[in-house]
Amino acid sequence: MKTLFVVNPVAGRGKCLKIWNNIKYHIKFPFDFVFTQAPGEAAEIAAGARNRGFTRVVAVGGDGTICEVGNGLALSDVEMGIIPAGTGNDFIRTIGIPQDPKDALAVLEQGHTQYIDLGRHEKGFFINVAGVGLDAEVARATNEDVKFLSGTPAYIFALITTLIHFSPRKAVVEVDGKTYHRKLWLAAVGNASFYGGGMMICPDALVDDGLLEVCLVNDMSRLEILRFLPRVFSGGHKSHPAFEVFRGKQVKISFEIPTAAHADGDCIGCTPVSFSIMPRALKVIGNNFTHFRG
Ligand SMILES: Nc1ncnc2c1ncn2[C@@H]1O[C@H](COP(=O)(O)OP(=O)(O)OP(=O)(O)O)[C@@H](O)[C@H]1O
Repeated sequence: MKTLFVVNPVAGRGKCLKIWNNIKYHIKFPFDFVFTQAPGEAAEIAAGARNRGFTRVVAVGGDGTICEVGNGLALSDVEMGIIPAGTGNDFIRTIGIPQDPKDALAVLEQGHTQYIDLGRHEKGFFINVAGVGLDAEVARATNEDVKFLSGTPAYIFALITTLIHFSPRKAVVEVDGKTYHRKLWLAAVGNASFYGGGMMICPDALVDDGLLEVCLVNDMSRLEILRFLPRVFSGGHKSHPAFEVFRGKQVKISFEIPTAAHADGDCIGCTPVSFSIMPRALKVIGNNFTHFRG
């Protein structure tokens, strides 16, 4: 097996480089490695690795790096491994990879591989969750407007400022041809369950069921939203009356005014947007794929 590690030195706010410099001495099989130099490059490197005869590409970084490597390997037989070294590290929660990098390295040797689904949007694939509305506006604000803060404070600042000007909007959500008219804070479309550093927004999404889980957060007061959000970490929001779930293969979402959309936390433009599922699109090394809830 020929293995390439793709290391994003800036992931985890630079923590990734320290993790790599430590972990590389514990790797007991032959490998090559490469550092990414710019956003988006991990996808090109992973795609190139396919042509250079690598049979395994390991993403060393966070969910952004994993998503890029996944895009580069999609629809091939090259396996993707993961050493978590990002900020949120959400995807590994779904496939049972431990947060500790040395334990994750052991999974590369002892875990098993499985084909998983990928979500698809107009510009590529997503591995975790895409969506429209409040969460996408918060992601956009965090990336573009809140440059003077980083980490959780940046996210909280962006959330509070977004909550001031964002309000629930009339939306039309179409799932496999059935149309739902709603007034929404957000619509999340999950291939997997987690985003935002452990928020289980799509609690019952499974990465190998050939379906997207569409979770709608319907109109409620701002105060109730602030009460609702912490419950998303435990999945306790499932029973909230404003929370609604559908499953399907094709999803179209439009809002009455153009509203930001994201895929795996990266902005992908504004509504209207379409998502679909690409079954068994990526071969991944993990521990316990479908039923792990970290
Ligand atoms: N050399 C580089 N310079 C700047 N940005 C880079 C470089 N290499 C990769 N990137 C970008 O860094 C971004 C962040 O990486 P990643 O998502 O892996 O880490 P994170 O944000 O800390 O973790 P998480 O997404 O799990 O919270 C990615 O969107 C990627 O495109």
